[in-house]
Amino acid sequence: MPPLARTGSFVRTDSFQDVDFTLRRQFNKTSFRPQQREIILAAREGRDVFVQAATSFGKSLCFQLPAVLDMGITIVISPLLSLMMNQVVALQAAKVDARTLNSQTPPQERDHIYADLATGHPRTRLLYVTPELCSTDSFRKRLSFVYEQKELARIAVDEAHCISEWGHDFRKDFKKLVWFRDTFPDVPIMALTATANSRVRDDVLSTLGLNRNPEKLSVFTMTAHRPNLHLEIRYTSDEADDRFDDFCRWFEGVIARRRRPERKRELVEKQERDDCVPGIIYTISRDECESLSAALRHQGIGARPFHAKLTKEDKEKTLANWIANVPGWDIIVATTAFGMGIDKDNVRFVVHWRLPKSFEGYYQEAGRAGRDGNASYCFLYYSREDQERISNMVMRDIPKDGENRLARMESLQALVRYCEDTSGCRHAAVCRYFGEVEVPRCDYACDWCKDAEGTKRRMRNGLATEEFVSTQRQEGRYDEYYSD
Ligand SMILES: Nc1ncnc2c1ncn2[C@@H]1O[C@H](COP(=O)(O)OP(=O)(O)OP(=O)(O)O)[C@@H](O)[C@H]1O
Repeated sequence: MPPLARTGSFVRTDSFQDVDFTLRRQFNKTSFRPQQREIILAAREGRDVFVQAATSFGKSLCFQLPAVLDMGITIVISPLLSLMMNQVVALQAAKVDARTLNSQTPPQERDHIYADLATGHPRTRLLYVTPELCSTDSFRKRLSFVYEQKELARIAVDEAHCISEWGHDFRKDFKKLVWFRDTFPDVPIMALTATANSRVRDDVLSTLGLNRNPEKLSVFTMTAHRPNLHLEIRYTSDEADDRFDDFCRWFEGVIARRRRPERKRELVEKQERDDCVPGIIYTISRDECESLSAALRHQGIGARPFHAKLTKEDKEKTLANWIANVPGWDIIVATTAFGMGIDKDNVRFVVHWRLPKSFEGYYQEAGRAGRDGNASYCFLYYSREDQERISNMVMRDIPKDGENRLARMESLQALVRYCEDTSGCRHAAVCRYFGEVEVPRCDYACDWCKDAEGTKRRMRNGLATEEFVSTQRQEGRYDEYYSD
C-alpha cells in the first residue's frame, strides 16, 4: 500500500522500528496482536481506517501509538466520560501527555488545554472529547487554528457504533461529526468499534464521510468472538423473583472454590485475595442500582453503585478503587452510564440483571469481562415480563418519527430471540448477528454447548408462559417501566 501524499501536511515515516520501539518503550508491551501492526501502519500512511474487532482486541493502541509517534495532536471522540477517564489515566501512567476536555474538566485543566491549543503547536498528544464539544463554535475555531499550523494529526472516533445507535435520536451531535471531513479534508480519520453489523458500518462510514474516498480507506474487520467468555441465559419470572438468591448462591460458590487449599496457594503466590472476584452487574434503573448494591453489601459482598447522577468525585473514587482491587469495591452495580470501553483486566463476571435495550449494548457490556484472556462468566437474567417493560421503555425513549426507531426495535427483538433460542450455540448466534458467515467453535463456553437439554428445560420451567404475559399486557400490567 503506497503512502498517501498529504497536501500541506507533515511527513510521515513508515519505519517499522519506530513502531516496535514505541510499543515496548511507551506502552510496555512485547509484541503486537494480529492485525494491530497493519492497522497502525495504514493509519501512519495517512489513510482513513475503519476497525471492527472484538471487545478487548486492543483497538485503542491502534490510534494511541500513532498519536505518540506522529507530529501533531490526535483528537479522540469518545461517548462516555468514564471511558475517557479510564483511558486518560492509563495513558498518563505510561507518561503520554493525554487529556480530556468535557463538562467535568476542572477550570484549571481546561485553561491549560486551551492555552496549549492556542500555541498552534500543542504538546498534548491525545485530547479526548465528546461529540457535543466538537459541535461548538469555540472548540471548532481552536481546532481550525491548530490545523492551519499543520498540527492536527488525526481524528479517532472510538466506539463508532454510537454514531448509528445514538446519533439519530438523543445524541444528535454524533451526526455532525462529518464537519471534520468537510473542514479538514486531508486529516485522516479512524473509526473503531466492536459491535457493528453491516447497516451500522455503512452508517458510520457515510456519517464520517469516509465513503467519499474509498481508495483512501482501509477497512479491517475481525471476528466479534470472545472464546473465553461463558455466555449463559438464566430464565426467571416476576413470580419466581429469584435473581438475588440465585446470584448470591453463585457468588458464594465461586468464593468457596477460591478457598480450596490448592487454589488458595496459587492466589497467595499471585498476591490476590481469595474473596476478590471483580465483576459488574448491569441494571436498568438508578433506583435498582442503589438498592441492589446496598442489599449485596448487607450480605457482606463489596458492591458499589455507579450511575449518571453520582458526583464526579464519587464516580472517580469508585472507578479507581474498583480498578485497584480495593476490598469493598469488588463489584460495580451500574447502569449503562458505565461500561463501554472500560478496561480492567481481571473482571471475572458480568451479570445483566435485566434485559439490556439492544443486542449491541448486551455484547459491549459482556465484553468488559475476561480482558486478561482468562475464563469469565457472562449471564443474563431473562424474563418475559422484563421483555415487555423494556420494549415499552425503548418505544418511549425513541421519538415517534425517530429515524432509528425501527433499527432500535429490531436490535432489541434480536436480543429477545437470542435469549429465547435454545436450538444452538450462543457464540455462533452472536457472530451471526454481527454478519459473520463462519461461526466459531465453542469449547463448552455457553449454556447450550454445555448442556442443551438442561438449557431447554430451564427455559420451559423458568419463564412465564406467553399466554400469561399476553393477558397481563392487555390489562396494562407492564405499562409502568423502570425509571432510568
Ligand atoms: N499488543 C498488545 N499486547 C498486550 N496487551 C495489549 C496489546 N494491545 C492492547 N493490549 C491490552 O489489551 C487491553 C484491551 O485493549 P483496549 O482497551 O484497547 O480494547 P478494545 O479493543 O478497545 O476493547 P473494547 O471494544 O472493549 O473497548 C488493554 O489492557 C491493552 O493494554
